[in-house]
Amino acid sequence: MTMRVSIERKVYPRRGEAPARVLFEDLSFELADGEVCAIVGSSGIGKSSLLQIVAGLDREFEGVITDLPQPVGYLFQSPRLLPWRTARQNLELVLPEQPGKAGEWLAQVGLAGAEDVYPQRLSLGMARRVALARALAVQPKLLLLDEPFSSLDDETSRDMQNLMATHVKKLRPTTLFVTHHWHEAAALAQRVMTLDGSPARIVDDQPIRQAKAAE
Ligand SMILES: Nc1ncnc2c1ncn2[C@@H]1O[C@H](COP(=O)(O)OP(=O)(O)OP(=O)(O)O)[C@@H](O)[C@H]1O
Repeated sequence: MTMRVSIERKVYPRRGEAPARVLFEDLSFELADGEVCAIVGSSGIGKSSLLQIVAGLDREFEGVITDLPQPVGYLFQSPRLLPWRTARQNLELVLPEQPGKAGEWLAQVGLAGAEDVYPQRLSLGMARRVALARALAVQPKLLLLDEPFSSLDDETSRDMQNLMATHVKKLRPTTLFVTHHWHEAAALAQRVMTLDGSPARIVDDQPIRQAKAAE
């Protein structure tokens, strides 16, 4: 099945001193099952806002999304782990029927031994891995990743990219991931869409050959 996103208009209303802003107009695209697509664009253009609309977290827009694959796994820009729960307990929340799998998932993202650590004791890279495991543990048919590799050192970023490529290859979810970097997009995606303009639209949409995720 092909998912269709068709946003006629998305407006952020006036907030205090900040005027209303038409963020998107006539922004449409389709994603085939299992397709891995990157979204690039400058800071503030609306990449995170677009993911939130696709995920159904923001319904205040004119337009329609059809044939959304379910369930959705979402890696937010910040890990958003519950601070009063350990890494394992954070994962157990999405695995209510198979709590024993939490440890397996943590091992799969290289965190064996860190199961009982609380989020404030995890580095950003480790917290992202927990968040990636949480997004994958729901066995998503649609995987949304918001800048999964930003603010990480080169080695940790490479590790995360390999993890993502491995799991996307294994689980084959339809994947939409936001990045600032073309090289990340080109390395991992089969297709790259560029957002630009005000209001923002997709100004470029091109396939990438020899994508790792597609091998
Ligand atoms: N809830 C909101 N209400 C009003 N304006 C918002 C809201 N959320 C985001 N914005 C504004 O909408 C614009 C797009 O934000 P968004 O976070 O989607 O951009 P982005 O491309 O993901 O940016 P970055 O790459 O810096 O993360 C920004 O100008 C932001 O300030």
